[in-house]
Amino acid sequence: MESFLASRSVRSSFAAAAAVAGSRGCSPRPSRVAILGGARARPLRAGPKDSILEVLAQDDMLNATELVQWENGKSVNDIAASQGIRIRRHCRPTASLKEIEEELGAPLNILEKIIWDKEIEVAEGLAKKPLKELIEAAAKSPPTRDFYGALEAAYKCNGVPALIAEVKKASPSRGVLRENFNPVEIANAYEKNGAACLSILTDEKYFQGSFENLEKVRASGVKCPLLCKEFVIDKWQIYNARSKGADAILLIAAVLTDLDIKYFLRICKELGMTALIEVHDEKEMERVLKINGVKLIGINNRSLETFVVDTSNTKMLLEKHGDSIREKGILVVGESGLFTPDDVAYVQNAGVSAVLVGESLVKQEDPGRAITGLFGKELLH
Ligand SMILES: O=P(O)(O)OC[C@@H](O)[C@@H](O)c1c[nH]c2ccccc12
Repeated sequence: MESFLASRSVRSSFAAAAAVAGSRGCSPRPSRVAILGGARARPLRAGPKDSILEVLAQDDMLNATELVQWENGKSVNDIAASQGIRIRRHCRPTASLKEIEEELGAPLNILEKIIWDKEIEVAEGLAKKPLKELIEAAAKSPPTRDFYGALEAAYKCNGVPALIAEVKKASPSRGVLRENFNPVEIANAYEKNGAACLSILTDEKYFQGSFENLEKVRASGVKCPLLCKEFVIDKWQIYNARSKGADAILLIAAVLTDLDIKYFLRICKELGMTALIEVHDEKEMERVLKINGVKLIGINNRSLETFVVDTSNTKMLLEKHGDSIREKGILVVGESGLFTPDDVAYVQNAGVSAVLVGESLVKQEDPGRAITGLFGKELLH
């Protein structure tokens, strides 16, 4: 049985408060009574305005065993590690990098570095825009478009994997991919040339993306459903993405505990958003397949820890788990490192129904025409 303390959503939601209160720990602990009380007092569905405790309390995964474990006093990073998660959190959004490194050492890899920065960014975002404001803004934004449905329909229509085309200016592994970068022009070209959905990178520091790009693309009249490509560690980011027009959000299993994924899936459901759950290895795939409500899994061929790209990763994971994926009706997206019709055919034969492609499209003079080159044929809507 997994531990309730595994919840970094709890951790992340309380981290800012803990930091403000001067706590150095990663595990601020709301009282057990509060949670049980919430569970008893409100057995019905939580609305978007319910508090984190009330929402969590209604999760059917919460039971006495989990609470007991929660009170064991294990650190959240220990719990994450017990699920095979290597990325640690510093949980000190107001500390300096020096102080953080004194405590934890330098980040172990680029993904951990990104997440450490993200913890600070989210705390700053929260201070500027309280969650309540974002929940209200999200409720007012135009309804979501069906990301999953668009992929399914495009796959049926074209007989090749549906395309999620990525609006990506740069990456830590490849540097700047396109100097003259106009996100709206690229998005329109992708849509005109048969992309089923678009992925908009919003991380500024490492990918030179922005939420402004997401908003601009949404406002430009593009009809494709939009994925907000972020490093999500806190629900605040999901409401933020929705308020800026996202229809789907990426959840990376390498940085989120099982309970985080469950909780975030629940928020997505309430907001009408699709969650694309990204896995890279066997352990992550096993964890994600045990979670109810997962409909869309992305297999990243690129390790976010080492940047090594290997398309046989998709094949290997689907050989092992394809049957259970099909049984559950989960749609699989092949992600990263796809450049030629052969690459696309390779992951299609492995069992994917969609592909997520950035570099090979965005690097070409005409990213729209590049789609035909990538698939070896024109895509229709
Ligand atoms: O540019 P590529 O190799 O076609 O990859 C696109 C996409 O898969 C990649 O950008 C990506 C996949 N998962 C991520 C998580 C965070 C940032 C970026 C990514």
